[in-house]
Amino acid sequence: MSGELSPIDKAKFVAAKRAADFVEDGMRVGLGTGSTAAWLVRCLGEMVREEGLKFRGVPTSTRTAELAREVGIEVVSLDEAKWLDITIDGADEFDANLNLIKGGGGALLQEKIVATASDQMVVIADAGKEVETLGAFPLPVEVIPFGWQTTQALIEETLVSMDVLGRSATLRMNGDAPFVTDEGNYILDLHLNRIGNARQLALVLNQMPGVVENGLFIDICDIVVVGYGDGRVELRDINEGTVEHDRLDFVESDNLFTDLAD
Ligand SMILES: O=C(CO)[C@H](O)[C@H](O)COP(=O)(O)O
Repeated sequence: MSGELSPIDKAKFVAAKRAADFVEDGMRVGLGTGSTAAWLVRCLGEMVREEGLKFRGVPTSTRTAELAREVGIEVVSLDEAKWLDITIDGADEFDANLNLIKGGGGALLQEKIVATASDQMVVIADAGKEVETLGAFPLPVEVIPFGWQTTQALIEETLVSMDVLGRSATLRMNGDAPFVTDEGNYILDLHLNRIGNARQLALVLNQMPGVVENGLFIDICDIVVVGYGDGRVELRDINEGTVEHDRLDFVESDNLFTDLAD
């Protein structure tokens, strides 16, 4: 990486760095996917190498597994770990109830399985991810490739009776071919603009035969660590509201940050 980090990357970095402090010796930790989660994995790798932190990580994607191994984290499968103390992951949107849209990186299925198998889910996000109402970010829905166009039509038809503003579903592409998830499925991105009743939508989507899982995380997240470009971090707790304001002096003091920024 060269040059200065953008304010958004700094915000992601400080959120990740603060959240890394949640990890303690002996824990089983779900490791999220995406650029913010990648900062977390790097921070945890540094703690393993320099402070002797010992924990086992369960990655939510092949990308995260590769990075985790690269930085020295012991990687195990969810079935080996069985249950996790904590999962730390990014999000595409979060609201005041800490409900989320996830799946921008295409890993929503593993992310939801791993987060649900954890005592605690901590989300790390730059402040731009906070929304009053979920839905400006297209909602990812993982679908079985067999008959995906029929599933797409069924979803679009069903959206007519839902409390949403937009109603189109587009197939996520990777160049000229459909994007394929780690589990061999496709992603439909639902352009809803505003989701009036996220809980209901999540239930309705998951009842459709071709749908594997949707990117709405309802009542799963316990804490959001919000990062700002100037180094500030805030902790929002589902029960207690904002419980911490802090500022990380990352530019001068953080080796990881300066190493990566050089
Ligand atoms: O849900 C995700 C991947 O499936 C990511 O956590 C989400 O897309 C946020 O990504 P980033 O940290 O790169 O902004």
